[in-house]
Amino acid sequence: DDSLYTQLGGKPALEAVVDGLLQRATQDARIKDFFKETNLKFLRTQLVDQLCAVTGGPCRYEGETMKNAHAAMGLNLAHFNALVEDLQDALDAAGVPFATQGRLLALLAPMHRDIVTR
Ligand code: HEM
Repeated sequence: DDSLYTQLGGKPALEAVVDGLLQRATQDARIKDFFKETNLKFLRTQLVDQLCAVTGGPCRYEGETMKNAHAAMGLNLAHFNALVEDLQDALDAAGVPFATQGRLLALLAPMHRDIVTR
Protein backbone atom coordinates (compact mmCIF):
# COMPACT_ATOMS: atom_id res chain seq x y z
CA ASP A 1 0.00 0.00 0.00
CA ASP A 2 1.82 3.08 -1.22
CA SER A 3 -1.07 5.50 -0.70
CA LEU A 4 -0.28 8.92 0.66
CA TYR A 5 -2.58 8.02 3.57
CA THR A 6 -0.25 5.21 4.62
CA GLN A 7 2.83 7.32 3.96
CA LEU A 8 1.48 10.00 6.26
CA GLY A 9 1.03 7.45 9.03
CA GLY A 10 -2.65 6.57 8.77
CA LYS A 11 -5.51 7.80 10.92
CA PRO A 12 -3.57 8.61 14.13
CA ALA A 13 -1.12 10.78 12.19
CA LEU A 14 -3.91 12.57 10.34
CA GLU A 15 -5.69 13.28 13.62
CA ALA A 16 -2.49 14.74 15.08
CA VAL A 17 -1.99 16.90 11.99
CA VAL A 18 -5.58 18.19 12.02
CA ASP A 19 -5.39 18.93 15.76
CA GLY A 20 -2.14 20.83 15.18
CA LEU A 21 -3.65 22.71 12.25
CA LEU A 22 -6.77 23.76 14.18
CA GLN A 23 -4.71 24.79 17.20
CA ARG A 24 -2.54 26.98 15.02
CA ALA A 25 -5.29 28.41 12.81
CA THR A 26 -7.44 29.42 15.79
CA GLN A 27 -4.48 31.35 17.24
CA ASP A 28 -3.21 32.79 13.99
CA ALA A 29 -3.98 36.53 13.99
CA ARG A 30 -4.28 36.46 10.19
CA ILE A 31 -7.24 34.06 10.13
CA LYS A 32 -8.46 33.20 13.64
CA ASP A 33 -11.59 35.37 13.40
CA PHE A 34 -13.04 33.09 10.73
CA PHE A 35 -13.23 30.27 13.30
CA LYS A 36 -14.94 32.27 16.06
CA GLU A 37 -18.38 30.70 15.61
CA THR A 38 -17.26 27.35 14.30
CA ASN A 39 -17.97 24.03 15.99
CA LEU A 40 -14.32 22.91 16.11
CA LYS A 41 -15.15 19.36 17.10
CA PHE A 42 -17.30 18.96 14.00
CA LEU A 43 -14.70 20.68 11.80
CA ARG A 44 -12.03 18.30 13.12
CA THR A 45 -14.13 15.28 12.17
CA GLN A 46 -14.81 16.70 8.71
CA LEU A 47 -11.16 17.55 8.06
CA VAL A 48 -9.90 14.14 9.16
CA ASP A 49 -12.47 12.41 6.92
CA GLN A 50 -11.68 14.67 3.98
CA LEU A 51 -7.90 14.33 4.26
CA CYS A 52 -8.23 10.57 4.76
CA ALA A 53 -10.41 10.27 1.67
CA VAL A 54 -8.30 12.48 -0.63
CA THR A 55 -5.08 10.70 0.35
CA GLY A 56 -6.47 7.27 -0.51
CA GLY A 57 -7.46 6.12 2.95
CA PRO A 58 -10.53 4.08 3.96
CA CYS A 59 -12.81 7.05 4.66
CA ARG A 60 -15.67 8.85 3.01
CA TYR A 61 -16.08 12.58 3.19
CA GLU A 62 -19.75 13.49 3.25
CA GLY A 63 -19.49 17.15 4.15
CA GLU A 64 -20.10 20.28 2.15
CA THR A 65 -18.33 21.02 -1.10
CA MET A 66 -15.34 23.34 -0.64
CA LYS A 67 -17.24 26.01 -2.57
CA ASN A 68 -20.32 25.88 -0.33
CA ALA A 69 -18.38 25.52 2.92
CA HIS A 70 -16.34 28.69 2.35
CA ALA A 71 -18.57 30.84 0.13
CA ALA A 72 -19.78 33.20 2.86
CA MET A 73 -16.29 33.88 4.25
CA GLY A 74 -14.95 36.03 1.43
CA LEU A 75 -11.48 34.46 1.65
CA ASN A 76 -8.53 35.85 -0.29
CA LEU A 77 -5.28 34.17 -1.29
CA ALA A 78 -3.45 35.55 1.79
CA HIS A 79 -5.98 33.80 4.05
CA PHE A 80 -5.55 30.60 2.07
CA ASN A 81 -1.75 30.79 2.23
CA ALA A 82 -1.86 31.50 5.98
CA LEU A 83 -3.83 28.30 6.53
CA VAL A 84 -1.41 26.33 4.35
CA GLU A 85 1.49 27.70 6.42
CA ASP A 86 -0.24 26.56 9.60
CA LEU A 87 -0.74 23.15 8.00
CA GLN A 88 2.95 22.93 7.09
CA ASP A 89 3.89 23.77 10.69
CA ALA A 90 1.52 21.06 11.94
CA LEU A 91 3.04 18.56 9.49
CA ASP A 92 6.54 19.48 10.66
CA ALA A 93 5.49 19.09 14.30
CA ALA A 94 4.02 15.66 13.52
CA GLY A 95 7.32 14.58 11.94
CA VAL A 96 5.96 14.17 8.42
CA PRO A 97 8.89 14.17 5.94
CA PHE A 98 9.18 17.08 3.53
CA ALA A 99 8.48 15.01 0.40
CA THR A 100 5.32 13.60 1.95
CA GLN A 101 4.21 17.10 2.93
CA GLY A 102 4.67 18.08 -0.70
CA ARG A 103 2.41 15.28 -1.90
CA LEU A 104 -0.35 16.42 0.44
CA LEU A 105 -0.01 20.10 -0.39
CA ALA A 106 -0.14 19.28 -4.11
CA LEU A 107 -3.56 17.69 -3.54
CA LEU A 108 -4.87 20.64 -1.55
CA ALA A 109 -3.43 23.58 -3.49
CA PRO A 110 -5.89 23.37 -6.42
CA MET A 111 -8.78 23.72 -3.94
CA HIS A 112 -7.99 27.44 -3.76
CA ARG A 113 -10.10 27.79 -6.91
CA ASP A 114 -13.20 26.87 -4.90
CA ILE A 115 -12.19 28.44 -1.57
CA VAL A 116 -10.72 31.83 -2.53
CA THR A 117 -13.48 34.14 -3.71
CA ARG A 118 -11.87 37.58 -3.68
C1 HEM B 1 -7.03 23.60 1.25
C2 HEM B 1 -7.60 24.42 2.12
C3 HEM B 1 -8.84 24.06 2.91
C4 HEM B 1 -9.44 22.86 3.11
C5 HEM B 1 -9.03 21.50 2.59
C6 HEM B 1 -10.59 23.10 3.97
C7 HEM B 1 -11.47 22.11 4.40
C8 HEM B 1 -12.64 22.36 5.09
C9 HEM B 1 -13.65 21.38 5.43
C10 HEM B 1 -13.60 19.91 5.07
C11 HEM B 1 -14.65 22.02 6.09
C12 HEM B 1 -15.94 21.39 6.62
C13 HEM B 1 -17.08 21.54 5.62
C14 HEM B 1 -18.37 20.98 6.16
O1 HEM B 1 -18.64 19.79 5.98
O2 HEM B 1 -19.14 21.74 6.77
C15 HEM B 1 -14.24 23.41 6.21
C16 HEM B 1 -14.94 24.38 6.89
C17 HEM B 1 -14.38 25.56 7.30
N1 HEM B 1 -13.25 26.14 6.80
FE1 HEM B 1 -12.01 25.31 5.49
N2 HEM B 1 -10.66 24.44 4.25
C18 HEM B 1 -9.61 25.06 3.63
C19 HEM B 1 -9.32 26.41 3.68
C20 HEM B 1 -9.84 27.27 4.60
C21 HEM B 1 -9.36 28.61 4.87
C22 HEM B 1 -8.24 29.30 4.07
C23 HEM B 1 -10.09 29.10 5.91
C24 HEM B 1 -10.00 30.44 6.60
C25 HEM B 1 -8.90 31.14 6.64
C26 HEM B 1 -11.05 28.09 6.27
C27 HEM B 1 -11.98 28.19 7.29
C28 HEM B 1 -13.02 27.30 7.48
C29 HEM B 1 -14.05 27.49 8.48
C30 HEM B 1 -14.17 28.68 9.46
C31 HEM B 1 -14.94 26.41 8.36
C32 HEM B 1 -16.17 26.11 9.20
C33 HEM B 1 -17.37 26.83 8.68
C34 HEM B 1 -18.52 26.59 9.60
O3 HEM B 1 -18.42 26.91 10.79
O4 HEM B 1 -19.53 26.05 9.14
N3 HEM B 1 -10.87 27.00 5.46
N4 HEM B 1 -13.03 23.58 5.59
